[in-house]
Amino acid sequence: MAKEQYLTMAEKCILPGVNGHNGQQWQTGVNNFGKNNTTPTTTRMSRRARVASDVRQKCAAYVLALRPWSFSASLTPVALGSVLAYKLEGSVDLLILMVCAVTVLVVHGAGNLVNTYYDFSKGIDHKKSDDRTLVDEILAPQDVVMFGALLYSLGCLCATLLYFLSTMKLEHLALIYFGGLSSSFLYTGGIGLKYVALGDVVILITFGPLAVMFAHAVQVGYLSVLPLVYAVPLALNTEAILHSNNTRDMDSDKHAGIVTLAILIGPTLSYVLYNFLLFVPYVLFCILATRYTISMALPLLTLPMAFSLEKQFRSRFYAKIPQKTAKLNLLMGLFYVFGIILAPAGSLPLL
Ligand SMILES: CC(C)=CCC/C(C)=C/CC/C(C)=C/CC/C(C)=C/COP(=O)(O)OP(=O)(O)O
Ligand SMILES: Cc1cc(O)c2ccccc2c1O
Repeated sequence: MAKEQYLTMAEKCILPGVNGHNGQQWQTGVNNFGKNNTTPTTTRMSRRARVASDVRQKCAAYVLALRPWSFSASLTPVALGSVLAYKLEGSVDLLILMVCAVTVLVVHGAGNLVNTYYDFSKGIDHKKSDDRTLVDEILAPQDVVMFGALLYSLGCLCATLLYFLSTMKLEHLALIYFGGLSSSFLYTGGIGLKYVALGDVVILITFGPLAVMFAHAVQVGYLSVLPLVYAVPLALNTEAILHSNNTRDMDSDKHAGIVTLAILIGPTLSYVLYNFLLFVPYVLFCILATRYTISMALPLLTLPMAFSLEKQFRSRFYAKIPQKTAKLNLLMGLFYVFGIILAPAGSLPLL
C-alpha cells in the first residue's frame, strides 16, 4: 500500500473528523464566533448510520492490515497448480479451486498479521515503515492477534473442507497445509526466520513449490514433482518482491538489529540479485517458447514492466518497488497460466 494512501486510510480510521464525509457531520465544533456549535446534520443523522459508518471504517482498517497488495503472491501459485491439474487430468473442480484459493489466501493474510504484530513488538516497524497498522494505532495489538487467530481457524476449516472435497490422502494434505501454516507463523513469529536472514528461503519455498503443489494435489489427489518444476519462474519473481522490500528497509532493519539477506550482501549485490530474480524467469519462458510451444512466450509481454523496475532499483528509488513488483507478479503469473492453457495437447514438458 502506498504510504500516502495508507496515511489517508489511517486518518479516516482514527480521526473521524479528518474524513470529509464522516467528520463534517459528526464534529461538535466551535464556529467562527467561538461558540460551541452542533451542526444540523448531527441531529439528523441517526445512531444507526453512525454505527454503520464506524463498522465500515473498522472493516477497512482490518482489510488494510492484511496488506492485500501482496495477495497476487498467493493467488498466482494457486492458479498455476490448478491449471497444471487441468492439463494433466483434463478437468478442474471449481469448488475445490475456490476453497483452495481461500485457504492459501487466509494463511498468507494471517502470516502478514503475525508479521505486523512481531515487527511492532520488536520495535522494527516505525513511523516511516510501509506497515503502520500498529505504529499509527489504526488497530490495537490485540485486534491483530484476534484477527490472525480467526484467519488461522478459518484456514483450518477450509483445509478440513478440502479433505472431504478432494481425494488427497489426509497425511499428504496435513503435511502441506501445516507446512504452509507453520511457515506463515515462523516467518516472524517464534524463532522469527526473517530476523536471521532466512526469510527469503521461506518465501521461495512457500509461495513457490509448496503453494503450487498444494493447489495441484487437491485437484488430482496425489503429490507430483511436475508442479515443483513449473513453480520455479513464479517463485523467483515472488522472491523479487520480498528482496526489493528488504533492500528498501535495509537501513532501518540494520538499525533495529536484525539480519536480512539484503543487509548481508549490501546494495550492489542486492541490485544484481534483484535482476537475477526478475529476468531469469523470462529466460526460462524463452526456452519453453522456443523448445516446446509459442504460447509460453505470453509472459514476455510483461518485460517492459521488468525493465522499468530494474531502472528504478538501479537509481535506488525503492519506495514503491515491492508493490510494483507484486503487480508484475500478478500479470506475469496470469500470462504464464494462459500460456499453459493455450498450449496444444502434448506440447508441454511433462517430465
Ligand atoms: C500451502 C498453504 C496451505 C499455504 C501457503 C500460504 C502461504 C503462501 C504462506 C506464507 C505466509 C508468509 C510467509 C507470510 C509472510 C509475508 C511477508 C513476506 C511479509 C513481509 O514481511 P516483511 O519483510 O517484514 O515486510 P514489511 O517490511 O512490508 O512488513
Ligand atoms: C506483506 C508482504 C510483503 C512482501 O514483500 C511480500 C513478498 C513476497 C510475498 C509476500 C509478501 C507479503 O505478504
